Amino acid sequence: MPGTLASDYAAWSKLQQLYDSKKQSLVLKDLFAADPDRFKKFSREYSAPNASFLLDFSKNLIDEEVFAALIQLVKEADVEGARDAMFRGEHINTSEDRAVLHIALRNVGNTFTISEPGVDEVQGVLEHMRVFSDSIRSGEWKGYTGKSINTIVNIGIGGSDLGPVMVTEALKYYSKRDLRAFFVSNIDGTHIAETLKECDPETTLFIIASKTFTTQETITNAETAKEWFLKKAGDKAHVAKHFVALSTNTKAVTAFGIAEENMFQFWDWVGGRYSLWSAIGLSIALVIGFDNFKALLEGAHEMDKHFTSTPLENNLPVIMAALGIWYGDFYGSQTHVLLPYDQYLHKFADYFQQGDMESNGKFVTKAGQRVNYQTGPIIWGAAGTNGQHSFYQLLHQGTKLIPADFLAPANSLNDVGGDKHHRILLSNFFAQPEALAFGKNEETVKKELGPNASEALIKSKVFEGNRPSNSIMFPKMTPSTLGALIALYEHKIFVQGMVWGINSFDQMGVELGKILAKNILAQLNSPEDVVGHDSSTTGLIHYYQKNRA
Ligand SMILES: O=P(O)(O)OC[C@H]1O[C@H](O)[C@@H](O)[C@@H](O)[C@@H]1O
Repeated sequence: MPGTLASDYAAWSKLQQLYDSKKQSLVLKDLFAADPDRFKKFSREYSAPNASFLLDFSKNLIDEEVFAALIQLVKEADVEGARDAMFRGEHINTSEDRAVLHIALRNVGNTFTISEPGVDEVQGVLEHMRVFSDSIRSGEWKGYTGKSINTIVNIGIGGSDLGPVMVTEALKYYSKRDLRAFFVSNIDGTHIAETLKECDPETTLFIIASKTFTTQETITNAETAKEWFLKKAGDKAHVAKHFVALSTNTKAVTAFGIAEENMFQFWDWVGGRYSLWSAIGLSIALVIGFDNFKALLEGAHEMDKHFTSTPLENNLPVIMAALGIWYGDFYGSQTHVLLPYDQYLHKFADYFQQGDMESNGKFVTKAGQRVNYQTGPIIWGAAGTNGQHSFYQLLHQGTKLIPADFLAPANSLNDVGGDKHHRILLSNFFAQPEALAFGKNEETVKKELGPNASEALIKSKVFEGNRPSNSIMFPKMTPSTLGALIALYEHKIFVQGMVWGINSFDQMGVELGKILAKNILAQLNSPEDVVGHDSSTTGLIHYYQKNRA
């Protein structure tokens, strides 16, 4: 509710009181020993027609009373009211006066009734994407010399890059192998230069992905790509065969030289970090085929139905959000780590860095009050088991409490040596949360090391345990399962944002740096132009000016 700080809710005070009184007794080892039904109580199976998974949240520092208070907090914050408002198309993004309707992009069978301009155009754009992706994939679409397209280059950044990158990696198994896909995002000329070295202008399609079509990185990279293309192709008329745009800004797209019929439209109610379901997903449809893209949307839609119709205590995004609040706001943890034991999900954490941190990295409420509690966590992570050989040391024995989500498929899509690899992978997936939760006490270490071990050595081998995690397991990675998992996290972010009272759907924090960079760009030519900065910034720019070739 605008005007309400999360800390004003009665359930918040109750949680503080529970934390203070129970902190010492919320010990996983004891909680499991005391209750043989703990797993049953604190796990839920999600089962939709096209995707299923298990969420085990029993290894969290909660008991039934804490869990009930967490759910009560979500209730008191009227997250359900906010959720229904979002699904109706109300302008819940108040600072930008916009609806938040990524759910309308995957509203299969029109389950939700939404009246917002543009929503009735969704099907038409999907059909455009289907026809176009089919014609590229079949080889029917020809480049300017009559050859088919065998390379696509998505040029976009932030939400116009991370979703397509993550999903095309996650669903690589389903990809068309003879269509190579590159993603260029960075303004660093190296990114486009190295990509162009891999491309043949006769067989390459450039997809310029930008909601606003004003983003400096994307437009600069797109212009560079166009120049490179025209150097070879000559005639500007050939651009139509090799450049398409994904955007809300028709005027800027046509000014760039891309014809309207080669533009895939979306709408201002699609947030950048929620846009992979929109035309921004064109590269996904090209790589995995439109039917698979549709299955991705369907998987997400089923999760939308779950989110809108399941009681809070069984509502998976709500449960995950509430647990995150417990750690961030009461235990004081600063970060949350995503650990998929699935190589295909190696970009999952990168994707949700934007998804979560750009949504909930905010210190004022919708009503403009400064919060007196923690909001969005720092999201990070890596695919298992690689992380185990790098940062897990800190997870197990460091001084910080880092709640973790472990994710894994029961079956690998790749049969390598029978299921030898997968069994080893999964044994690690099962072992790590167990080690984090239960650790290894001094007594056990002593027994292992024998009577001559030094005190220091013994201490160094102790694992305190009691480090919380969720485990998510699904049968195998499919487009609809991935859709459900992404939507699960999207709604988790929503629930947290609503409890904290912030606007999860604007991104004012990205603006200041952009403005300063524009100003500095105009001053880079000579030292005399460098005015209006602190001595550090001035010194850095002067160093650059002295040292540039
Ligand atoms: O698609 P665009 O308009 O190029 O924006 C790309 C990115 O720009 C900014 O960093 C933010 O607004 C992001 O949310 C957005 O994803």
